[in-house]
Amino acid sequence: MTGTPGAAATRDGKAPERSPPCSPSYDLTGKVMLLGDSGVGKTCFLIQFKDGAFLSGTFIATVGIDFRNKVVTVDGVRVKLQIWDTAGQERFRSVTHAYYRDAQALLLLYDITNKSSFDNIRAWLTEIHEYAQRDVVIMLLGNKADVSSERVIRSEDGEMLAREYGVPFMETSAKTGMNVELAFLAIAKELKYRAGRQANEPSFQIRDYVESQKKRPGCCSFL
Ligand SMILES: Nc1nc2c(ncn2[C@@H]2O[C@H](COP(=O)(O)OP(=O)(O)OP(=O)(O)O)[C@@H](O)[C@H]2O)c(=O)[nH]1
Repeated sequence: MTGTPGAAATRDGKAPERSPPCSPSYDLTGKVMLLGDSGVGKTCFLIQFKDGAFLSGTFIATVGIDFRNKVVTVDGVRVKLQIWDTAGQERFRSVTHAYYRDAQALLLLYDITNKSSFDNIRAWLTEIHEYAQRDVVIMLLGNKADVSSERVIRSEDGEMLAREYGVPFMETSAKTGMNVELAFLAIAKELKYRAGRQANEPSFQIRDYVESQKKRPGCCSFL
């Protein structure tokens, strides 16, 4: 038998149609890390974004680090987000430090019903400045905004802290989905803007974008 493998003609003598070469299903990639104390809701936040589901019930702390990919489209550009869910427990801290270096964005969560998780945000920011890239995008998120009856951190306190550090801020709920997708879309938009900044492209301000788009607890059907 002669011929080139894969080059056989069909029964009508025409050459078979070739599959188009594999093209990636995205235009840009970005590495995002979820950070914050144990129990603030990082894993639930990621699952809500990835699968649109909320895992309630027994809390199983993350061991080490894990990641999921999700492609989002912003302004016609497909951005593949590689999202790393880190363990909040102190004993895993040295493991997660190694992953900061090439992260482009960090979502830093506290729990609005847990004061120490908010008080620890300054320590997290110190750690971030030590281990992450200088131009890393940071967003502060006050999670569990659905549990208003147990709230101990006011929204204004989160806003003030975020302003002090010059980072965007919003309250979120991994349970209802409030502002979860927005957090990732804002990051994707910022990464897209940074990657393809053209001379005539209007500038993108992530803080303004978040302020204009975010839902506030109690304002809508999320809660
Ligand atoms: N009501 C409410 N509960 C939440 C929310 N997010 C997470 N939880 C609950 O909080 C607990 C901890 O959530 P996780 O997502 O596992 O927390 P984590 O930050 O990943 O914790 P570590 O893996 O130890 O770092 C679980 O019992 C969740 O069901 C939320 O937005 N609202």
